[in-house]
Amino acid sequence: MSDVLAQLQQVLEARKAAADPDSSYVASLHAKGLNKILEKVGEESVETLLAAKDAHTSGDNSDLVYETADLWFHTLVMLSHLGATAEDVLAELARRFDLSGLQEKAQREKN
Ligand SMILES: N=c1c2ncn([C@@H]3O[C@H](COP(=O)(O)OP(=O)(O)OP(=O)(O)O)[C@@H](O)[C@H]3O)c2ncn1[C@@H]1O[C@H](COP(=O)(O)O)[C@@H](O)[C@H]1O
Repeated sequence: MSDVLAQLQQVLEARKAAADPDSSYVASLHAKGLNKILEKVGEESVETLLAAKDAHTSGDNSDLVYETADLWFHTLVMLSHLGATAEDVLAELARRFDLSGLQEKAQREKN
């Protein structure tokens, strides 16, 4: 797993286990619960889509990268809240390395 993701994962798990919601944003999300976390993921998804449209027009990807980081971060908090990890997602992506997206779709449609 990338060092950045591994480090962030560690911090997220520590905050979930022990941090004070008054001093930790991650702990405050866990304290507010799944619906609040999902609301943030939805919000950050929309902000990422809007940033992608702007990037397409302007040719400047800086806001898109910033918003995608917010989206990734909030999806990691969502996974952590439910007991899953970034490592689980990376393992799923790794599993798909030798399978084209079109092959995978054809397999799904056969089943
Ligand atoms: N990567 C992040 C990160 N990215 C975004 N954010 C926060 O996510 C929020 C983004 O949402 P908004 O802009 O919608 O903020 P808002 O309007 O204040 O949010 P709401 O009131 O709507 O909930 C901001 O408060 C950002 O600071 C993050 N907060 C924390 N981290 C990482 O998580 C670690 C632990 O953070 P704490 O739990 O705060 O110590 C940090 O050291 C960082 O590594």
